[in-house]
Amino acid sequence: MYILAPSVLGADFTKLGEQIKRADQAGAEYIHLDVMDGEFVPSISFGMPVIKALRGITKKIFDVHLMIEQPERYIEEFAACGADVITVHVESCKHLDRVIHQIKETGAKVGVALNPATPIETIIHVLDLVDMILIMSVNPGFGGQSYIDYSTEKIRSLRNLLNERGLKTDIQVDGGITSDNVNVVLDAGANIIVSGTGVFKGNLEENITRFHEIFKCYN
Ligand SMILES: O=C(CO)[C@@H](O)[C@H](O)COP(=O)(O)O
Repeated sequence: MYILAPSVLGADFTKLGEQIKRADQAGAEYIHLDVMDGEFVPSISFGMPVIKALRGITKKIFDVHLMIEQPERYIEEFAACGADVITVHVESCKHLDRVIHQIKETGAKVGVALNPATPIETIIHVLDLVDMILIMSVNPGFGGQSYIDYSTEKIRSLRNLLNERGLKTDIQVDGGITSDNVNVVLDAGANIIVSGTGVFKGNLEENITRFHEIFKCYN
């Protein structure tokens, strides 16, 4: 199944609720919420109160990407705010296996993210414990960056590895993706596409429709 996850970092924050409602009505399957702490990544975005407030305006899947140090401090709180998927970075977890189980305990789905330069070998032992692997195709911290080309090979290798193990785990890709280059990551084996600029810049409804038209060729 192919899924579009608009990253609200690309939205106009003065109209955040309205833009999320529009993304919902235009058919986006997930809403991708980037939480940044100014430590793990250079920027600071938003946290629990904002997610909790937004939870009231849409029933779409809240896909919460924690770009924070020691995410184990906040897993239960993000789940209580309405996160349906909680993704932590392999680079920010000293005890990744423990954090994966901590997320499972809350009932949320588990995502594990890799920065561009982090090899997929770092997660081979936990592949069958997670619901989703997020391949970052930009250095995390900011929207509007360019897709890093070597991410494609990483996605392809990961999909091959999952296939070899008989796993249908979701591969999410995030950073520098628009409807102009999404084919590259879909061809490589990704099935959940995060896009900020590619959804919120220009006509939101038209952008979402364009992604879904492309997805139809893969379904
Ligand atoms: O997590 C991040 C950046 O750290 C992403 O979710 C970006 O927000 C995606 O934005 P675009 O590259 O699509 O503009």
